[in-house]
Amino acid sequence: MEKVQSIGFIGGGMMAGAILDGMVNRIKKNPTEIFVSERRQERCDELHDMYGVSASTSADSFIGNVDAVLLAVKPQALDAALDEIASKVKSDARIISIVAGVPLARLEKAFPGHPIVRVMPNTPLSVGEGMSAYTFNDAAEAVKDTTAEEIFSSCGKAVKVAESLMDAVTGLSGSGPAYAFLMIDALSDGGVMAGLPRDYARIMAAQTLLGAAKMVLETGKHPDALRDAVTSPAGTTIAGVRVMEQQGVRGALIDAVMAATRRSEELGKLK
Ligand SMILES: NC(=O)C1=CN([C@@H]2O[C@H](COP(=O)(O)OP(=O)(O)OC[C@H]3O[C@@H](n4cnc5c(N)ncnc54)[C@H](O)[C@@H]3O)[C@@H](O)[C@H]2O)C=CC1
Ligand SMILES: O=C(O)[C@@H]1CCC=N1
Repeated sequence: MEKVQSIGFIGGGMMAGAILDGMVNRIKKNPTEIFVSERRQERCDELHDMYGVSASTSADSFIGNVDAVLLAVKPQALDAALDEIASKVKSDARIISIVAGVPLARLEKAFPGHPIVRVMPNTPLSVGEGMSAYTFNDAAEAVKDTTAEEIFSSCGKAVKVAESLMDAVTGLSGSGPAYAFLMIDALSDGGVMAGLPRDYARIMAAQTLLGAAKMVLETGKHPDALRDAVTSPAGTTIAGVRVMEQQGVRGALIDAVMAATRRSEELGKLK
């Protein structure tokens, strides 16, 4: 199968903007081959100005011609979007969906016979540090489609997983940036309470999480081993860790991932 040249986005919101940034600024894809359908005219103008792509409030001008379609509307808006475009796509168009919770089977009903890739990215994509997981339907497997891998690895890490794991991916890395932002904010508050100016506290909290995450990825060591190295006998760290354990922070994080995973499952069943 030939490499994808032109691609049409359905939905030009926050995630689409982050993906466009990777495509245009990192993979250096020619913006004249990228088309966006976005309901809000002001956002169309913004995307055009920022990335040089063609953006309009309807997909009619491009949907029948593009080699790939990337679905980037909210789950609740998916049916209306599919009604508008499904019957008009090219017969061999590849479909990529980032819509949370929506299974391949549901997309296959709308696009029978098409190669379809379901992806769960996350917002750090916008700074080149995304975590995306993707899964193929049989038709995408048969053509060994590399479009999604190419797009999403251009703005972070991308791994292929079984579809049965996509809700768990959503609960962990899809929603995960929100957990990290909450932690950064709470740690900043702790720093302020301890006397640090707010702007320093925020940088210290964010850089500390960034550095710790980098150590896990670069050393390959278990987080517990890295934690031991910070934790001096009768020192400061064990005093802080004890409070975190007493307050159930570990259990709360596990439960947060599980709650988001269940919600992803629910979203997939809405229709
Ligand atoms: N925000 C996040 O962290 C993540 C979101 N996702 C998924 O990405 C998708 C997009 O999310 P966001 O970008 O955050 O949402 P968003 O609300 O920023 O963007 C969706 C855009 O689609 C437009 N739209 C709605 N119906 C349309 C239609 N029929 N034709 C053209 N445009 C239409 C809206 O005007 C809006 O700008 C969602 O399905 C979400 O589940 C996936 C991973 C992470
Ligand atoms: O909150 C949501 O539904 C989306 C999916 C993953 C992250 N944000």
